[in-house]
Amino acid sequence: MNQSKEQRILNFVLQNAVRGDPCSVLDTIDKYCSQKEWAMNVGDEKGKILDKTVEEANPSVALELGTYCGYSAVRISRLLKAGARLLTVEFNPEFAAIAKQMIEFAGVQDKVKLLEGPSEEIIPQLKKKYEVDTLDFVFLDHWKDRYTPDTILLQECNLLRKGSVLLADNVIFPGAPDFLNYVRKSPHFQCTNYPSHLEYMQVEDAMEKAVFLG
Ligand SMILES: Oc1cc(-c2ccc(F)cc2)cc2cncnc12
Ligand SMILES: [Mg+2]
Repeated sequence: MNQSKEQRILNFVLQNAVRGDPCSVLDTIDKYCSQKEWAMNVGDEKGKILDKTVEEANPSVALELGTYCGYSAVRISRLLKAGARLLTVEFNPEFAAIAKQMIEFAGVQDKVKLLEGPSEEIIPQLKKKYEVDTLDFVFLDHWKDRYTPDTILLQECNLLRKGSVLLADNVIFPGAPDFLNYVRKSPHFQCTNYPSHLEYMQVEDAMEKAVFLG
């Protein structure tokens, strides 16, 4: 059976990266996806914006929506303090299986919990089933039409606290206009835009940070 692109990316990492070294896994994925096959990892340019936002938030509990191959789960979890954890949600079972192996190879599996299923089902389970009180950091990188409903759902489930940081990928390309409208018009969020480029391409993109004000 033909291998998937995601399997080819994982194989390239298993053969070329250093086991237990998250930076080497990130660099190897970026090398493959910039030289051989484009893939929707956040990439190194937007990844540096993600790094700075995570370091500033210094989260104890972080949530990622949209795991894909695990690139940003590795990127985020490598920066987490001892005892902190990342919950990452992926609805595509093939992607989840790849990401699980990627996370384990990078050696960050003790910091990351991979949850398979639709975000709208998992978010309401976070408090009781996954023992979350509130989220310190949320990375939105799944389907753009889910950004707004999931942001509303996070609030309805009392998962945000004053100062919770949301960071959204792709607000320019493919674009999340309704999300930008929602958070920028809401009195409950303080927004900042970070212009950048689509991963591995010379196409304009941006990330949006939205800090919950309570
Ligand atoms: O970063 C991303 C990029 C693209 C994408 C797709 C097609 C295209 F032509 C350009 C960009 C899709 C995404 C879906 N989910 C999360 N992140 C994504
Ligand atoms: Mg993205």
